[in-house]
Amino acid sequence: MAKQEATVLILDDDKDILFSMEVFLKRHFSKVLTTTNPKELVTMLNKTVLHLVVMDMNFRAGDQSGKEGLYWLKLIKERSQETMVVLMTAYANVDLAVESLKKGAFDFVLKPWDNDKLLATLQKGLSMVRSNTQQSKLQSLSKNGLLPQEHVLGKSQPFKEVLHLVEKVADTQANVLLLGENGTGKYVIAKMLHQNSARKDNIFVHVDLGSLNENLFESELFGHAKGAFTDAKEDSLGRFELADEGTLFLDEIGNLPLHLQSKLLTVLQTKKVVRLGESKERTVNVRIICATNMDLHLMVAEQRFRQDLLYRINTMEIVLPALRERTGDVALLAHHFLEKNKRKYQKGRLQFSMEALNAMKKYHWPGNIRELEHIVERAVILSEENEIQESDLRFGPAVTPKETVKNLNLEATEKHLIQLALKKHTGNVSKAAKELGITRAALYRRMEKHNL
Ligand SMILES: Nc1ncnc2c1ncn2[C@@H]1O[C@H](COP(=O)(O)OP(=O)(O)OP(=O)(O)O)[C@@H](O)[C@H]1O
Repeated sequence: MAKQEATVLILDDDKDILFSMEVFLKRHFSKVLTTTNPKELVTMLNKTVLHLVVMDMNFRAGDQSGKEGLYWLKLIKERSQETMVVLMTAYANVDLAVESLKKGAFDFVLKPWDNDKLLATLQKGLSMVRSNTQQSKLQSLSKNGLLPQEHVLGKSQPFKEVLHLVEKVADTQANVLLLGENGTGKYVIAKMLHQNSARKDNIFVHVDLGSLNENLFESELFGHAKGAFTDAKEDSLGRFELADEGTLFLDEIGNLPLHLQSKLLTVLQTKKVVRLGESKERTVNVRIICATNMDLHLMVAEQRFRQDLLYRINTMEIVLPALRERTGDVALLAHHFLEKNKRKYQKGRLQFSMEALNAMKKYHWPGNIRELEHIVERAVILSEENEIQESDLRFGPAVTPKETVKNLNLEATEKHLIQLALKKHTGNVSKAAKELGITRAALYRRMEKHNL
């Protein structure tokens, strides 16, 4: 039978017991550690991820109260909630068993132990470790709000070239860098790469580095131990561990501060992460896809982005064309969003007028496909006839950066400034947000508020 990937620690003051249990467990688990000294627990827990601990309840000669075992059990659970502890005692006593279970022991075995029973208990413990990890992953995912699978549409030549590259690189381990303006479909293509890879049945984790508070970057990516900082109430796995065996999509990678760029580089090189507030390494097997609308090569030249990191993440670069460079796809995409919204708003017979379609083909789409999606949705809501007219399409106003503010109403001024910033940066939300001195998320909220 293949060994199970797990680290088991046996803790007993009797060396003979350690020896015979070690020989037996080594046949079933990938790593078995032993010690007679419970004080070594602290160092071991700091250095290694212990999945299972099999531990005696009494260490001092003559003391059969089990108190010491309970003390060390408490210490293990405080430092490593994920570890399953199985206690052993020759003085089976129901009260003690119940107490240790209440204090967090996974189970209890009697000495002399029966090998089959011990193995069955440890295997149950290990599946508990795994299902707890899975549970944390699911909780993180629901917090993260993963989007459902998207339809990827496009027949134009520039988009066909993208699809060709996706097909070539999807089922490889190559790290991919997706470049393109906001709303060009970088997320959609990242998902497509994952779904066409051997990792497709495993997890796809999206981290938007653009919307993360700088103080949270590290704990979000690499996880933290309980007490690592004021709000760290319990151990938490980071996005790297969450994405183990799957794909990690690092969106807006250009926003990663320099000191974390080096940490990320180390993780990519060693394939090991260390949670904040801990010193033990955890091995991860993750495929990385990054995306940005920034010019990373320019950032390297300006020493704002590490060249070695760029070379790690851009084994393959795919540039997503702006919508104005693939006008051949505008009608296709517009019809797709029309169908979707007709169902949503129960406007079954709605169609585009010829003028509306032509206007959409001519427009320069600074916000790309996302803007098209919003404009069509708004038109569906606004239209009163069975045809969407050009006037139902609320394109961004043709403002120029030189325009002066004539209206001093605060709301109107805010809207106007946002329009100016977006126009100046041809719809690039990150740059506009930077110029306005607010975060990208804050800008999106305001754009929503002003229907932009
Ligand atoms: N090829 C496509 N076919 C259909 N819909 C698409 C396509 N590409 C993108 N979209 C839609 O356009 C919107 C924007 O796409 P996406 O979020 O992938 O862009 P992005 O480049 O990651 O944006 P940002 O840089 O702002 O995060 C999404 O609602 C997505 O569903």
